[in-house]
Amino acid sequence: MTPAALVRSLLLALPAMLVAGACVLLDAPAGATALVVGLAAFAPTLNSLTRTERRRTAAAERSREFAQVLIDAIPDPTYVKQQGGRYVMVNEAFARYHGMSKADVLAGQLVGRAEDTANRALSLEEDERILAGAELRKEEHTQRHHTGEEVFRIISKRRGVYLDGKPVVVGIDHHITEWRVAERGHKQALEREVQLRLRTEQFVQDLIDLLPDAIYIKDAQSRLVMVNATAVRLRGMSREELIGLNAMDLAPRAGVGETSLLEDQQVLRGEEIVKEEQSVLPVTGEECFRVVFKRRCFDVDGQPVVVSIQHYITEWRQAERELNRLAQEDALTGIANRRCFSAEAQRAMDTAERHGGALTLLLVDVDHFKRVNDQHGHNVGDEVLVELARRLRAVLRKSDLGGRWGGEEFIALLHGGPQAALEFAERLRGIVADTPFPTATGPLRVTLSGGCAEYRPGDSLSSLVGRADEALYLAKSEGRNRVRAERPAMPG
Ligand SMILES: Nc1nc2c(ncn2[C@@H]2O[C@H](COP(=O)(O)OP(=O)(O)OP(=O)(O)O)[C@@H](O)[C@H]2O)c(=O)[nH]1
Repeated sequence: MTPAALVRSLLLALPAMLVAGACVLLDAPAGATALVVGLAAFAPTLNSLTRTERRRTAAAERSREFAQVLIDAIPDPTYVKQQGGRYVMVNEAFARYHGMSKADVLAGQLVGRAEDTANRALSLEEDERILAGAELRKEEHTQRHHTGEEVFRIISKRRGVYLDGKPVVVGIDHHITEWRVAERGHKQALEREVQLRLRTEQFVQDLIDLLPDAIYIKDAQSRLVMVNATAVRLRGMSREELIGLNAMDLAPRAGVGETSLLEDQQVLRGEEIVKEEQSVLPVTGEECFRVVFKRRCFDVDGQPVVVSIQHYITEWRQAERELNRLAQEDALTGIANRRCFSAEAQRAMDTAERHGGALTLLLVDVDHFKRVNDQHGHNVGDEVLVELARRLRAVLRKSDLGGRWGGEEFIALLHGGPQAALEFAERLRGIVADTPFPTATGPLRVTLSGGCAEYRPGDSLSSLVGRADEALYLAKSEGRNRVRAERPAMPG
């Protein structure tokens, strides 16, 4: 109530009170007379006061209406509360939010709602602080009482002075539910993306860990970003130690890192590299062979990476090498077999044909070898052949070829003419005849016979061997344990 309204009420009430008092003291007709007289005396003054007051009341009402229009224009729930928590003005957004009419809120129905009781004490406490001059701004995450709907809002409260001049709490609940929900949606989407990325990376890691080849994945600066279990095992370093290293750090020797870096640049430009390498295993230092495939791929971020797959073929290459060795060596003695000797002898003869140079073929045969087998057994015969091959190899020069021609026959292709070959053959004969062969049944005396034939342009290996064989037959027929040269060619 405004002060003017209060004065007006008092003035109006005063005569009536006087009359009423008089009526108590006097009898009724006298009281009525007194009331009429009193009213008549006050009438002009009352009229003037009532007009002024009516104008003021109308102005105050317009102010209130204007204030209401203003706060209704605010899209967030807005309210004005008196001390004690009674709402004296609320806007449409406020009423709508609470699901009741403005009139019901102002009539106190919101305050009386059961579900509000819990917050009421806190709210009143806040209001007291606001009325004492404090300001409040806080974010709240609650549920809307009548719908259960999730709500995020920033609550602002500050002290104001109401139209009647009394301090009030003015509050605006700024609703940010959509932002917060969208923000949470973004966070969840981001989290899902992070999870998906982690799972994808883990899947790729699991997949490459299954492969027996070593796999290295490098970024555009040739730094390792992923390695598989095989690479970790072969390098003898942990995954963590390997990640971040570049080609130079991993290079086993000078020059290798630079080549690898250049290749990576080629690959990043889109080229593919497939090559075979002979290297050493980083951990054991063993010789290894591998086929290296390098190709550009794109990682989960779309960035280009170099994928290097190292397929180890060491066992194959070793088996191949072994097969070659077996194909060339005589299985018993380890010396070149007939096929290998023939191929190399043919090459040497071709060279002699083109560039000249003397070559002499020597064929040697163990004397009475059948007797060795018969008297001491086949194994001892084998021991003799192995020892003979060893002695032959020991006297051969590097440039000469030696091999097993078959059975107990050995062959050599020597650089030089027949005289030199005879000297060589004689030396070999002596080495064999003078030193008994150690065997399982004890030392054994062995002799051999030999025949030499000099290479002539146009000779085939078989023609050359044929002439040497004739000389060998001569040596045998002359009593064995000797070497003979072919008969000189007939002039003409
Ligand atoms: N232990 C063994 N014996 C072999 C091998 N190859 C061939 N022989 C034997 O060598 C013997 C060759 O005998 P012969 O051709 O009659 O010649 P030889 O007894 O040496 O007599 P001459 O050559 O005339 O001095 C045979 O008994 C073959 O079985 C082999 O790899 N190991």
